[in-house]
Amino acid sequence: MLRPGRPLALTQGDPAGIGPDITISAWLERRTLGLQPFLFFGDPAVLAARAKLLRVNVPIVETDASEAAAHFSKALPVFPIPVGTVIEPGRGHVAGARSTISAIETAVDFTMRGLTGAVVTNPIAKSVLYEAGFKFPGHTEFLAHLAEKSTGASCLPVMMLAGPKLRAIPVTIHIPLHAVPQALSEELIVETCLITARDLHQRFGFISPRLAIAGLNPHAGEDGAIGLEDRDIITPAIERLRAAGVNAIGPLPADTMFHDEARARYDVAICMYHDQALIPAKALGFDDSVNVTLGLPFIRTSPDHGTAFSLAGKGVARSSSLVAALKLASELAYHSGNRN
Ligand SMILES: NC(=O)C1=CN([C@@H]2O[C@H](COP(=O)(O)OP(=O)(O)OC[C@H]3O[C@@H](n4cnc5c(N)ncnc54)[C@H](O)[C@@H]3O)[C@@H](O)[C@H]2O)C=CC1
Ligand SMILES: NCC(=O)COP(=O)(O)O
Repeated sequence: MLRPGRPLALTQGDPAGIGPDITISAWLERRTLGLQPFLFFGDPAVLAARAKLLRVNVPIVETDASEAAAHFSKALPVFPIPVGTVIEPGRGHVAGARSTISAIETAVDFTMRGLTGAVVTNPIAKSVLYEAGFKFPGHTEFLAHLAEKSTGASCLPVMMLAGPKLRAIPVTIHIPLHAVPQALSEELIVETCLITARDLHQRFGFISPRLAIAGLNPHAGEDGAIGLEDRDIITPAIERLRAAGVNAIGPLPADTMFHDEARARYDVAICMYHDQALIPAKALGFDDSVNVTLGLPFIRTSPDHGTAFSLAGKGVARSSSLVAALKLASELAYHSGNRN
């Protein structure tokens, strides 16, 4: 359903990171970039202090979702969520963690209620949130928890890094490398690929998305001589996916599936662990890739990078990945019939 004037919900992320910097920069470029209006969920005082540090003039208006789009051309609209402590850019503040989490919860709540069209998250410092008792490895898992709370249905979130040259998905996400073989199962691979195929079809418009599935071990296990997971877990999962009509190939040796010619053969690479997916994604498109969560009942995108504490307040953080995340969120919401 199309609803006039619905803004994107943009969360503050860590107030001491580059989230405020790149938000200000995106807002300043809103006209040239043709950005859909967004509503910032965070502390107006943090934004104002960062604008002062960056020596830019940014009018800020405290407002809500219904008025944000009307303000957007003249002021940066903020739904206020006070941090409750003075923020020194570049230094993690555990005292601010509650407000960082609250901004995410509120943005999701607004989007689930149809007040905002999609959630776009600025980066969080995971270690700061862990120190404050946050029980989720990252946004991805927390957003799935919020979705489950809201709908009552279980939710497997799928992380996808999407850039002009590569889409890549890690089947296991934020777990130690030594825990990966134990965590991998035929079921998890099949579920992840089914969600991927469905969302690439329904949200991204692919008729029959081509999935290239990586092996876990060197040379995809070399017929079991260099590890058994490729033969005993990944191959049966691919057979089940093909039987279910999914266009899937693999297991492919991971070292030879990311060069130009290989990438032309698929629409998305399904990888077995975090770095297997994120190293090629960031090597091929650090400045313009977007982190998208598939499998949620709402749209969520994010820049592909982290808090970059050492750049906060310096005027050197590039906003290109956030801009790509805002644009992709608009497109996906539009395709879902879910935008202004
Ligand atoms: N979606 C999220 O919330 C994410 C959060 N993180 C968190 O961010 C924190 C820092 O992580 P790192 O591994 O250091 O990654 P990072 O992405 O913050 O920084 C890596 C390198 O890229 C540079 N960089 C990052 N973004 C940039 C930008 N927009 N413009 C110019 N240069 C940029 C940084 O200065 C640094 O040299 C960690 O706490 C991590 O958990 C990391 C990735 C995603
Ligand atoms: N390395 C990607 C990353 O950490 C993003 O995680 P999330 O916070 O989007 O779950």
